[in-house]
Amino acid sequence: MKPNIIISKPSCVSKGTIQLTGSKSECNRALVIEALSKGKVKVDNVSDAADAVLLAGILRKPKVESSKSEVFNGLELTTQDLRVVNIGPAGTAMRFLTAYFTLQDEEVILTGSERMKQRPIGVLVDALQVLGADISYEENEGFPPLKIAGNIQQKTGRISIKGNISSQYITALLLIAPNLPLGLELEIEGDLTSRPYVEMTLAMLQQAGIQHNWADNVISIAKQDFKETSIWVEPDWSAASYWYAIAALSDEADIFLPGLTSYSLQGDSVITEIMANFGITSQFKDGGVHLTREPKPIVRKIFDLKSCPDLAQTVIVVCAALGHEATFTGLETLKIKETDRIAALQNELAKIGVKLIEKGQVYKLDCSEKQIPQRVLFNTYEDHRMAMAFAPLAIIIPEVEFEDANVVEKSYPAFWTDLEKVGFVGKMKGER
Ligand SMILES: O=C(O)C1=C[C@@H](OP(=O)(O)O)[C@@H](O)[C@H](O)C1
Ligand SMILES: C=C(OP(=O)(O)O)C(=O)O
Repeated sequence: MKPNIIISKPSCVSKGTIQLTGSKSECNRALVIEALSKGKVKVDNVSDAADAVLLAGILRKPKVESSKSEVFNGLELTTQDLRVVNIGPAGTAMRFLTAYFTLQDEEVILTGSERMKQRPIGVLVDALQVLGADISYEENEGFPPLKIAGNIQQKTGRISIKGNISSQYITALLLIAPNLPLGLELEIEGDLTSRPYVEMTLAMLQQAGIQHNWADNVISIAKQDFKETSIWVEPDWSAASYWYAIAALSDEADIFLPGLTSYSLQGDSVITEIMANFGITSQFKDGGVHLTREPKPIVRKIFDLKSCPDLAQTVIVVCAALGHEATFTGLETLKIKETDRIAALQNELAKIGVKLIEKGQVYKLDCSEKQIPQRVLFNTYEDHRMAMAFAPLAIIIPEVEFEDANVVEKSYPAFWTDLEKVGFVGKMKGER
């Protein structure tokens, strides 16, 4: 029951107002903070992103007994009251909950989708075990599902963790730090990937009254209390990136995204700077951002996306569509996201004759054989961003079909209906 969608765009002018849902990243952090603060901190503007809705359901009703239907993929419950929490494809939530459950007064099995069972979590589990947590692997060493005993007996306040696999491990530890009896001194070894997400975590903890110190590669948070406050979740800048891509591929654009500010906590707001290279102006006024396009030659040839990995598909597809043979760095983490995003990009870009060539840690687009078909089916690999990053191509390809329309729900459920607001036409194709 995964219907496809076919979209087209009869006009190359894109004008309209799009109210984006709340940031998945901010919302997931706010929900964990709300739970750890025992309700002192409240969340305003909870995101519609399916990952955030799922996390809210788990954290806001923590003590529901497990039922047979929650048993996932043949996992047998060993005791009657062992709760099985299935987080589906939500990577951020999986990592945050792994740390969160070490503090709770219950033993759980934390599992997820088939893909989740291939997304590494060993670096975080090792760090939590050094802190004193009792966590074991139910299937494969280093991967979910996990059995987490709760009631951590903290043995040390100082640990170190690799920074180059996923920043989500670091955020998971920082979020529980104020509740750890000995607090936390976290040393980040080597390079830190996705750094703005760590900064977002610290800024949101600060909004909740939690002080930190970040000196060189050590972040310290003492045991401390949350304050009574509410946290406002901003609209999602990663979702905004698809509107920038639409503007960049349109002949004329005038798109208003209410609620977005130039001083966002989200690193993906850097899309304003990236897309300035493609002639998109971002004007912050009327309580949001107005995007307009002026054609201009694209000069920038190298894009480093290490701080904003979720923008990679958007930017690479725009370059491919415009035949701009750019080079990309900082894509190392893309292979362990919702799908192997490098392989998925290579497969789908091949459908318009574009190659994404891997040379060590550098990726280069070859558009020499680019061709625009009359119609194309893009596969989506259970990855919301594959669907949303390729959708703007309907401006230059007469008919574009996407596998599994509902894939966008993970972060942006209204995506297809929002497209209609700027003149796309969408048609669901019968259930398969
Ligand atoms: O902390 C977060 O909210 C996120 C961090 C990033 O992951 P990595 O740190 O694994 O790159 C990003 O890709 C993900 O969508 C959300
Ligand atoms: C990588 C992503 O999400 P997660 O890691 O939370 O599954 C994403 O939204 O692009």
